Amino acid sequence: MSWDFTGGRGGAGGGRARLPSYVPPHLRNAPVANPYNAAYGYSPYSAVYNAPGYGQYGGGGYVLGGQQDFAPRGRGRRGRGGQRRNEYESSSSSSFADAIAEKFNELEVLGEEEAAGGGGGGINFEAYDDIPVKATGNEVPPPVERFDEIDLGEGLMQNIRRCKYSKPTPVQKHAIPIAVAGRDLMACAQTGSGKTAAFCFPIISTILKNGLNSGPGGTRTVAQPSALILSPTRELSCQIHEEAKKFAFKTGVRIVVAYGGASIQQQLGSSCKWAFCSIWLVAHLSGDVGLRLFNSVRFFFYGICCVVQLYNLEKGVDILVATPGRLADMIDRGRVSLKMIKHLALDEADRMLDMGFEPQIRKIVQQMGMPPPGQRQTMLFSATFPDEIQRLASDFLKDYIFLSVGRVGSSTGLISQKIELVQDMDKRSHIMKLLHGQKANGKRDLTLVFTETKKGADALEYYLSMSGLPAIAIHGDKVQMERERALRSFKAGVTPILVATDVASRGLDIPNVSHVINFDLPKDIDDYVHRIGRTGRAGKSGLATAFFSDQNMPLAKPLVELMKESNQEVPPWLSEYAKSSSNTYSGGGRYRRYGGGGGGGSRHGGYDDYRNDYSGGGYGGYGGASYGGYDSGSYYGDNDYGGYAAPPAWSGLGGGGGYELGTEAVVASGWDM
Ligand SMILES: Nc1ncnc2c1ncn2[C@@H]1O[C@H](COP(=O)(O)OP(=O)(O)OP(=O)(O)O)[C@@H](O)[C@H]1O
Repeated sequence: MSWDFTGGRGGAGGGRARLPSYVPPHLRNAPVANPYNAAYGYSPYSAVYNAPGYGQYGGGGYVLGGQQDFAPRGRGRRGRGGQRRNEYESSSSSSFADAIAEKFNELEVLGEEEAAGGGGGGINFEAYDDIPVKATGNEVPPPVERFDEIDLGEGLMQNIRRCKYSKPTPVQKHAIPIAVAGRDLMACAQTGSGKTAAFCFPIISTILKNGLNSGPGGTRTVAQPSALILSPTRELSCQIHEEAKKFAFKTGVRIVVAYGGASIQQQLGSSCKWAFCSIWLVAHLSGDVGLRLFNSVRFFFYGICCVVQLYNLEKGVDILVATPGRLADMIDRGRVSLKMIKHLALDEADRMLDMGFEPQIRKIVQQMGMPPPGQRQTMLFSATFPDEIQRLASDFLKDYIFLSVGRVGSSTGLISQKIELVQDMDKRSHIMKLLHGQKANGKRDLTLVFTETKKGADALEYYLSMSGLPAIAIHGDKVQMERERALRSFKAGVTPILVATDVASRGLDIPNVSHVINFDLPKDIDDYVHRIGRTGRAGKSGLATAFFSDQNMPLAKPLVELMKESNQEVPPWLSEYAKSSSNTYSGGGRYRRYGGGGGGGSRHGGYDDYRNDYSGGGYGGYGGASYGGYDSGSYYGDNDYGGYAAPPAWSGLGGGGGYELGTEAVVASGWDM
């Protein structure tokens, strides 16, 4: 069975105009310091790369025009790492760029036409056909094969057609009937497999059936949404908001987004107004006409934004999409009440419930007036769901169904994973080879590069930009406007390389990201799964390259397991590392706090309903439906779900810390790096 996207497949990249040379703002007046700056453009790349001057990037000692020394200092890690590199890397290094270029030629990349939905052909969803699906819980509603098998309402159905969703994805086939039946749900499905629609459709459909919250002329000083969708980042909240608006187009369902950056009171209230007023006054008094004009314009737009936000909230809201920090702030300030909530959805639920966000989520869900489980529907979605987080999440659910689509976080075969042994000091020269290698094939793909730290992201952006590669960075230290600008520029292909921290690792759905490079590997294998999931989305293929260095040893074993399960070729050196480091991985950085979850090995045998591990302790008679592949039609009725003993009280959670109420959830665990 193939899932047709109505979009056609034109020639890859064909017919697009060339991008103009890009010089990032901070470099615009800088002297041209190397040959790459002079000639940014797609076609000259290979020529530049092969030019004799390239040698200066080798060996990690890049010196730019005598002004800036990029050579890593004081690493002192050479001995062991160097030996390994010689042992394992020499054979692969020379052919590395070629291999990448070759891989890129194999990738199916959308051209403009197909992105716009024209032409014949379609995106290949067959890759999902044999994905194992498992649903456990009491009386699991059966899956559907088509959207019109469920009564979603005509308005929504029209919008589904408008979005050119011809068939539900596996997670949608199973999750939508469950959610429409009003059941609580914990769903784990691969990155890029359509989870957003899986929770949006049932919410919109039920709201349409039960009547809108916001009738014409209805005004409130306190917004009382009937559905709340929480996500960890501003970008993801905005994306969900945009998607949900498409699904609710012309249905009358009102959807509002609230995310951090500044508190609503700051935006609407006196403090900020006074700040702007004083700037305005100073500008006027100083007699600077330019500054006066600039501030007047800013003041005007600021005022408009305030009015729009106030109007949006007070006009009535059916669905509120929010980041937790901002939402808590709005509730505290009496702008929003949760007492009418009928549906609660947590996207990236495992992230939302790990130690970074959990206290805040718990406060919102349990202490701020929201109806308790049983009186509201709760849906948790993610591509990864460690046992310990499942256990924690079960507090928010009642008689829920656990749905697991696919064995691991990434879709088998869609994302081609390459792991290269690269020591820290060589990473820059390697990434240059990679990027030049992929440019040489002439495709206009977007590349997302992950670094561990914000400083690292800035430094790499600078290095790449100075080397003539159009890069822009996004991380938690950037103000919202900069973050939005970076994303826009990346999506539009103006800056086809985005250097990011984990702030961009989850949920973001950016078409045409063909390559994800883990310049620094994350500490947690789940983060790796989410990061590489920015490519290979919605049935398209993608490439994920990771630089593995000595300090990533603890990740070797889970990485090997993940790769094996995804039918990826595991480099022999990595298998050896995995053997020698088999006892070092205890479930990744963040989750270690929760007791390790039984070690890395078990976590990537696919996420299973943690309730099934309760062989004793009063948890009996709990069965489930198991599907050998979503298309197999082998649906088994569910057994009785009885005698489930509540898990032991969760004691491993501390304060988490690092919050900044009213701005954004700033997380101590490295999320907003
Ligand atoms: N039934 C469908 N038919 C065609 N395209 C779809 C369908 N469902 C979703 N999509 C598209 O697939 C892409 C990925 O969807 P979405 O962002 O919801 O994935 P996700 O599972 O939430 O990913 P992640 O785990 O990274 O958050 C989106 O561009 C979306 O428009």
